[in-house]
Amino acid sequence: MVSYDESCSKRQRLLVVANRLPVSAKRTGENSWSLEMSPGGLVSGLLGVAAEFETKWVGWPGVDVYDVVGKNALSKSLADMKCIPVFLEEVFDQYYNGYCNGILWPILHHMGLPQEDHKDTNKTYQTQYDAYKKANRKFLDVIIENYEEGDLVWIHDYHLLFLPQYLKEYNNKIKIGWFLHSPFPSSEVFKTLPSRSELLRSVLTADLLGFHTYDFASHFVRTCTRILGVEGTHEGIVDHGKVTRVAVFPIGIDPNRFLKACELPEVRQQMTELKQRFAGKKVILGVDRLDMIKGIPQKFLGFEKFLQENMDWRDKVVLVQIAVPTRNNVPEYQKLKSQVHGLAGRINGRFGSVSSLPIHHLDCSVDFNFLCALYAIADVMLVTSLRDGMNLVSYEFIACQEAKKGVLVLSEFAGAAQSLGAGAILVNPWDVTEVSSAIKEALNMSAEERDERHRLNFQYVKTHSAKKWGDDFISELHDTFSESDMKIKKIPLELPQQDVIQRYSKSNNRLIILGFFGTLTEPMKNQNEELDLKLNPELKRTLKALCSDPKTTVLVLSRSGKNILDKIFGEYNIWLAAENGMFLRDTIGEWVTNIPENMDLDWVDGTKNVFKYFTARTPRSFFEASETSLVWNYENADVEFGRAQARDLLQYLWAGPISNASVDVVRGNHSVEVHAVGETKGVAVGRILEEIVRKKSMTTPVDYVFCSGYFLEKDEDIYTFFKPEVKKHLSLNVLDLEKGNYFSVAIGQAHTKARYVVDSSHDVVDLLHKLAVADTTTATTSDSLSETEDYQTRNANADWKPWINYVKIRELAVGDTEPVDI
Ligand SMILES: O=P(O)(O)OC[C@H]1O[C@H](O[C@H]2O[C@H](CO)[C@@H](O)[C@H](O)[C@H]2O)[C@H](O)[C@@H](O)[C@@H]1O
Ligand SMILES: O=c1ccn([C@@H]2O[C@H](COP(=O)(O)OP(=O)(O)O)[C@@H](O)[C@H]2O)c(=O)[nH]1
Repeated sequence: MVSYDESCSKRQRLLVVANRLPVSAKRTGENSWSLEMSPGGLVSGLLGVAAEFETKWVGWPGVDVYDVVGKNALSKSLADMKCIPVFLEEVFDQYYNGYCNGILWPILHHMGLPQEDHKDTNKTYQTQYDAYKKANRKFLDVIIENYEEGDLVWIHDYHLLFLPQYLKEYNNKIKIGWFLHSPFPSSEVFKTLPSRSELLRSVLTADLLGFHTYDFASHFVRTCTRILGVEGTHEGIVDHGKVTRVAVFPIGIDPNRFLKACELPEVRQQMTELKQRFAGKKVILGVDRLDMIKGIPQKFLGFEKFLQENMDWRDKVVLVQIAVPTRNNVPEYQKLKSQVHGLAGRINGRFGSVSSLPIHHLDCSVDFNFLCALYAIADVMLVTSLRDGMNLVSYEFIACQEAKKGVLVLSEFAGAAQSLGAGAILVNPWDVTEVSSAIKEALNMSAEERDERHRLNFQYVKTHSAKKWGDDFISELHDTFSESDMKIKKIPLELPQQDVIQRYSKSNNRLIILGFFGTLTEPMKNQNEELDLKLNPELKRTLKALCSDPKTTVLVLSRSGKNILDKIFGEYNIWLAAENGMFLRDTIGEWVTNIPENMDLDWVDGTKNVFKYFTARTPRSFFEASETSLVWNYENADVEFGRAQARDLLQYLWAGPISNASVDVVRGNHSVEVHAVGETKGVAVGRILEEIVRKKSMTTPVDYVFCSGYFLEKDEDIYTFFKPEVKKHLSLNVLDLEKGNYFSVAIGQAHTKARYVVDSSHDVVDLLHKLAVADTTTATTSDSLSETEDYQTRNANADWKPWINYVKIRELAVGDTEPVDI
């Protein structure tokens, strides 16, 4: 393996990984192969990627090879082209023809999932999915063999959705970019895919994700937010603090390659021949892989209508359609071929004559020079894709039209419509009449208008080259990686479970502070009423054990009201702080009230009505009401609808019940809370602590604190309260956490003041189990005994006041609220 320093002095290495290598192999002997360029826009685009990288290609060589002699010989030939083959062997059919092009491709292009073939039990969704994963692993193996530290890995397309995850599992430091050449569908369509979540999660492990257009990128982000529940931001996707950058990089071509080709004598000769061949006729050109997405039948129908309605054009126009064979072993493609042949035959039969046929349909690929000649002599280029990632054929046509300035008729559903829309005539390919009219408009367009349209498009094609696309992507990948490096450092640490448990065992006076909602509650499925809130059943015995341990005090500090906490924790020997500390009790005592006299609660009824109104209109949302606060929660509702409703709800509140009230409004991730201006958890906890110490007549300071919850941002001051370096306004020295026995643990928060983060409440529940059974015999007591004496002496004359007397009422100006994010 080459060291990083060594590799820095060289050109940046780039591993381009795509299903298809830029060259496809044909066997010419036992150990000899011929190589020719692979068809398709992905290859064309990548050929133009900057030469400043030391690029190696990893991909399938276009053939199945099983014998070692053949594999070695091919690998050698490919090495000269900087290509490294991935031999897919037995998985190829179910991977490529099956999962990639029979399942993913139609989904990505809004064509829906095909029915499973129930007769063929050897080829099911599952078998194809398994083959897909195996194929991705084969790519992984080849990359591992060739990876050098510092390499950038740029993965391409829907064939390799698992590769980012596999690679990161192998080495989390590998810099990975992934680019999708096809469109990304609406979330409603993607949702139908059985393995949708796994696939999305894998792609999100990459550092940078690229799409051709803003539409595709936003479909992707939306799909992730809806299916995975992650957060979509202007940067991309944020999940547990990990940011996966999502950005738009429209691909281009290498325009000079086409400009130069058009000057070649061979191409000029071909142009002359073609002009003679079609003398007296306008040429409409179509160049597409014979793929359903390209809308060839729709193109033929539009052309048929044009001929039908424009008799005078019938023998003056010809449609030359190059239908490049593709994915021949996928049943849908076979059907398409006969459909297209049928249509071409019908139209030629209707409008042709002995000497002329309106459609010249070729089922073959053509060589590059001939393709350029065709592009150059065409009067109109007709692209009717039903959906297309970009469609580079449109770009190539423009590059070859410097002399002729022909017209591009372009489907509005091709990515290229976003970039060439100004110069092209855009059509909806499903609308046969519109296609027919566009053909007419293009054929009749004045020279001036053609000139102007061509100028606009040519300018774009020249400046937005494949080189620029590649450079932009790679430079963003560099930036993304260093940014995400910095961000990862800010992410809270993983909870060191063993340390938490060991320190717990060794301490003598522990305090466990827990949030309630989302921390101790049973994960909810169908929550409509606050009354439905239940304690996670897995916690019952654990909590009993913890609460009955004389060395442990458990406090639940919640926004919930007294009734709920009473109902749920009545049977435990536990401390409860309701409404963020407005009320406190231990379960054997009475509630101590802390609502200041003259507190303005006039807003409560009106707010309740607004919450009721929105709850009724937002399926699966609910609200909790207590004496001083109300929370509307939409975490079980459709996320986007919930967010939109939350915005409206806030407008209603500000315009009505809270317009003149002294309240704090807090917008949580999936909730809106309105509560009387009071204290945050961090402020309340000091007083609660003193009250606990007093009531329990503690003789030793609290020497261990574990604090965890799903707290609102404003309440996160509870996490910092216990930090030894934070000055506390306590009248007593009730804490002794100098030895680092303090664990603040946020649940699933990307950005938090807590020192540690866990993924979900399950982790907290799990840890509490472990604390409950922790072996306390290992605790050393001699030190703490002497500390206890000190503590008692220090506090002998302390002025003990009940917690209720410590409450200060925070004064807020009328209408003063927490900043809300809308
Ligand atoms: O490799 P194949 O199965 O033979 O298919 C050829 C390529 O088709 C798709 O191309 C896409 O990429 C183009 C460049 O970004 C874009 O202009 C076009 O709209 C897309 O359809 C496919 O995404 C590639 O992986 C294939 O290699
Ligand atoms: O006989 C042919 C005709 C065209 N092409 C190339 O195939 C690519 C098609 O790319 P596009 O983005 O239009 O669509 P895709 O086929 O990738 O979906 C273009 O670069 C064409 O030059 C080809 O390789 N052989």
